[in-house]
Amino acid sequence: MERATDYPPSGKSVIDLKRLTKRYGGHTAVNGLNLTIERGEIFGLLGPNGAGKTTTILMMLGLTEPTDGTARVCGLDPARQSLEVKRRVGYMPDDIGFYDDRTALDNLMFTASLNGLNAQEGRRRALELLDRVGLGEAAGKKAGTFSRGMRQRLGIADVLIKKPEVVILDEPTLGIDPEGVRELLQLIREMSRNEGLTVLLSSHHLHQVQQICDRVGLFVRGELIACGDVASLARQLDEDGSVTVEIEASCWTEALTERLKSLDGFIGSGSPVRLPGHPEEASRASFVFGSDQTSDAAKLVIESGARLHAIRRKQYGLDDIYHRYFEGGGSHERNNR
Ligand SMILES: Nc1ncnc2c1ncn2[C@@H]1O[C@H](COP(=O)(O)OP(=O)(O)OP(=O)(O)O)[C@@H](O)[C@H]1O
Repeated sequence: MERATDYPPSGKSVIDLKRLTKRYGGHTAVNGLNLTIERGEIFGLLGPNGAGKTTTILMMLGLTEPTDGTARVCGLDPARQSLEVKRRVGYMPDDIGFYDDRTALDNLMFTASLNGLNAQEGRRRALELLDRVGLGEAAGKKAGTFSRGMRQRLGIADVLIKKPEVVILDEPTLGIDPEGVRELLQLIREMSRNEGLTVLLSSHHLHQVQQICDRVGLFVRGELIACGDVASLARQLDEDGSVTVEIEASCWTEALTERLKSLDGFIGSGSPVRLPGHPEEASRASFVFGSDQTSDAAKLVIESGARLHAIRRKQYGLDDIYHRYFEGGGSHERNNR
């Protein structure tokens, strides 16, 4: 799977959040968030519903005031300079609205006029952007007839009209089919790379956004519990030094499972699961050890008379990260995975 790693780190932060906190009455929606995003970076703010992503975005835009801490966006304080921030930041909310009875071109020209472009310049830029987002042919069609995917493309053109430095997209892929998601994300990436745009996008789809994000932050219950590229998140999972060995074998016996459990440093295991359609009725099971026991485990399997089909030291992937941090609610339970 393609993942972006080539954003030019400038060492210049465009978004800088320090101990940013938002409380609604007794409920803390965002709790002491520290986050720096560099110019040109594509950052994915990931978390389940209600994690506090939208609240964080609203504070960055000056649309709601922090209870505590500070936000700096393009060097500005959104709480006090919200107009200036809005001039430099394009924001696409998750429920983006258009004038449905007006054409795509009219909608964009209207946004252009709100941003101070004259009619001629607005029309030129709107047509150029419609082409860029793949809606050139649909410029004269009413926005109300657009599919969800087309509306999101129109939304991206809409936020780019004012040539922002930063683009914030709240759940841009919501309700779009997989092919549409792929195209939309590719478009966001191209826009960022071609124009040096800084992009922050929120999502609860780790799989989707990792395709284009330089870094992701995992946000759970108002707190950033992990941050980095996918490889470094996986390393954070591995930080206790344990190693998961995955074994596929036929003629698996209870005695073999017990012998594997008696290897040095055994921490936990899952029960063998039959692999559907395997010609030799093989099963797969994972064993977690305090150090790498792959070769000793292979030896044991062969000695036991089972037929070994595959054995590997498991690399953590997105599913593991997602499961650990999201479904496990940040739990660090290791057994029975
Ligand atoms: N105006 C408000 N008044 C009271 N509570 C609020 C308000 N806005 C948000 N919350 C609460 O703050 C928490 C974070 O909400 P937020 O919308 O920021 O989460 P989110 O991660 O964006 O989730 P979603 O993907 O569902 O939008 C939730 O528990 C929500 O109910």
